[in-house]
Amino acid sequence: SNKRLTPIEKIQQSEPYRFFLSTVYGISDNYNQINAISLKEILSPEHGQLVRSAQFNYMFDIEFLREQYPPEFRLKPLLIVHGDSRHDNHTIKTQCSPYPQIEICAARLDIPYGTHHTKMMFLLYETGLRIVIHTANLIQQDWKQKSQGIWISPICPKTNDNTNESKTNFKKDLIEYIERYRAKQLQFWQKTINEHDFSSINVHLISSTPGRHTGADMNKFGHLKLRQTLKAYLGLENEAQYNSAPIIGQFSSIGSLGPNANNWLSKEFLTSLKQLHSSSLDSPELKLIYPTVDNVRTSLEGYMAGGSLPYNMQNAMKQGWLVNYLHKWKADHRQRSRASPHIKTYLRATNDEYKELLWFLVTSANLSKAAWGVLEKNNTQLMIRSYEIGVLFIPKQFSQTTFSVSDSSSPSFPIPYDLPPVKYQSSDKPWVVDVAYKNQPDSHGNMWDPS
Ligand SMILES: O=C(O)c1ccc(Nc2c(-c3ccccc3O)nc3cnccn23)cc1C(=O)O
Repeated sequence: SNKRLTPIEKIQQSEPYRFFLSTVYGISDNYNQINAISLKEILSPEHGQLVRSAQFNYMFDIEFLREQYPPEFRLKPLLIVHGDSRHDNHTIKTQCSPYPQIEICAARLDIPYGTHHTKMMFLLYETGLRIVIHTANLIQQDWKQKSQGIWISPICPKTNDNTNESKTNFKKDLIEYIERYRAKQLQFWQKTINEHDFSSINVHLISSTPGRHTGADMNKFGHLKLRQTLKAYLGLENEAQYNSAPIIGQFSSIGSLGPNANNWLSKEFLTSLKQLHSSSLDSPELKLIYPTVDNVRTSLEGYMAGGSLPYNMQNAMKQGWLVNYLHKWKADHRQRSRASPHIKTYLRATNDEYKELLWFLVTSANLSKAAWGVLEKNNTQLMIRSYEIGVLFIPKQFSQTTFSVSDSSSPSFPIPYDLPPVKYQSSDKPWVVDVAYKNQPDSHGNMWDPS
């Protein structure tokens, strides 16, 4: 149908998953309706009377951000939470100085090379509190022609019984995440979260905070939180049938993963992704989705899309072995094969048919040790450099045994890309940001010469 949906209709129709892709400028409007939403629609006055908000992110264009709020909400208190990294944030104070209602909180980054990657909104309405967890920077180019992932919570009503927890422990996990900033400006939000009823939340929180997490803290963050959550909540009948079920990782940057897969990727990290209730010895296939040079060249943005895919040559040249795991970005069923991915997702299918999923995660975390953590000191501590946050969908929390992907009876899960994934051809190369591409013009007729 050609009916344009209002923001409220989009959220109603997205139930029970509430998982969206950002709208894309330049594709047919029909593909910007169902399970697709813009920043302006997220901030629409339709959702209620905004009291105040907080925006956690990495990159900010404050003028752009203010324009996305309805005029009547631009004077409301706004807390900006950013990393104190040099990257693009030395201008935060300057950008915010004209607006006394904007407060700034610099997240402490005590471990070198860490970044404040977390992308999250707290929207406090007169009717309650909404949490949005997503993958887009607060700059115009991140919301125009890319594939971004967004989870929008219900508006959680105020309560004076602060035990209103969700069946996924979301409230406790979110408060524990916020506490790790040890920032005065976040105390109001810790208190506010506590005063709201989170019982309608059906996703698990998977976050990372910088630190060397040991003892009881080891399973609170990073890939060990994912491992523990999958072990505790997957609870499938006769799990053995899933031991070789394929796993997909999809991301927009890649860190230094070591001289071969056995260091971190297919040992430590894959062990967490493959976790079922009972541990299996099998090593399921891990398929990785990351754009090829041609994906970038032919994208709606052309080579410019590659500026947001900062996989550098220094790392790429050390891990040629990774190419065997790589698959192209392809999203024809969402008309987003040319909307360069900035979303990051991880999933496990039930088998090679990819008709059903065992779980699905959307997160800010790229494929890197900095984001997910690396075990140290004889596996007694998990060292994480960055702040990350994402939400994990587990079928049991939706009264299902698996998520159906194809349009079948139960509400099918809105996957962002085409399954099964398509392997790189021998002529395909992963996009590397600091290399020149001068022999083929992009969709705008331009070349890429970073020097
Ligand atoms: O999400 C993502 O894929 C992402 C990845 C990296 C990132 N930051 C960043 C960048 C960088 C960012 C943007 C354009 C060019 C760049 O070089 N370079 C470094 C170097 N060391 C640590 C972090 N770095 C930010 C984001 C993000 O969009 O939040």
